[in-house]
Amino acid sequence: MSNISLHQIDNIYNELFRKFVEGVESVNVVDFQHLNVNKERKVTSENDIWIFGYGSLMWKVDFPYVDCQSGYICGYLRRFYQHSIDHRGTKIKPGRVVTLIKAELTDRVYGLAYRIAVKDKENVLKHLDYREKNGYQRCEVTFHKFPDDSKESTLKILIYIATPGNESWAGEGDEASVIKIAEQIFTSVGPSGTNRDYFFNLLHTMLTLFPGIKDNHLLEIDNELQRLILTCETKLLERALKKEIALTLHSLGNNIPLNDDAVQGQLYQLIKHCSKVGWREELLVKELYSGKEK
Ligand SMILES: N[C@@H](CCC(=O)N[C@@H](CS)C(=O)NCC(=O)O)C(=O)O
Repeated sequence: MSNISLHQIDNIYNELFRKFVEGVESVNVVDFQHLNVNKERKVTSENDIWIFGYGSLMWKVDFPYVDCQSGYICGYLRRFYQHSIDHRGTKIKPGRVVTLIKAELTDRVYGLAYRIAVKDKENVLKHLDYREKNGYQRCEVTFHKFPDDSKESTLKILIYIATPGNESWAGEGDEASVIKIAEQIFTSVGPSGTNRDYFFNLLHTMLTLFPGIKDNHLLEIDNELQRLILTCETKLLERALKKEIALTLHSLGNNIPLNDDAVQGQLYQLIKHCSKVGWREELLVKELYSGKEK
């Protein structure tokens, strides 16, 4: 191994990498003010359909709609009981997204209902069937408007639910624990972005659109996820990066001077890694499960 000392690895880390670890990574919280929730209705047809969003469909609205209403459905609870292998994780390292579980009729899931114009119906359903392809099934439920439910109007509405028994179901035993869910969110990234972006967008949307509604499942996961981020992340990333620095230098052989182009080139590649989406998650998952503290 090159005559590189731990002291020199510390110096390289402090000079080149500490700023990435201690820099505050902005969570891409979506501004959904443009959704025009509960605003005036546009011209519609009796053949329009309604679709209910209770997860990413509340803040990632990549389909046309002519009306958006806040409200709830009864008899379900929202849970992070679905692995995501195509959006917030991969087949090798799945993330966590929400689905619904059957509950008491008095239980409610709050979310947004979108009215889809009949002319867009086929394309929107085709798009959402693909987006929700990993384990979700389309079904129909009754939607209640809120808070303007004074008119007591209800709607028949379509919804995508991933039910127990699908290949990506994660609602049994230890996998259903808040700690396991938070750890998986803390260490996952997929084609649609980091799992923490998904979680914080959902939490932000619920706190903003339904400020008086308490979702204990979301709040418990938020507490554990914030604990991991605030008390573990820096230590885990520092340890992981120092290992990467040592491995990078080791791969270049003995006694190579630090100012050698090969060393500088390899360290530059590691710096570039710290600029891509999900760099934290890739290092965290190695360290979190390397038998060290959590
Ligand atoms: N059916 C849920 C959507 C559940 C969900 O979040 N589905 C994932 C698929 S794994 C999704 O659409 N993710 C998009 C993303 O993560 O950007 C809803 O009504 O919002």
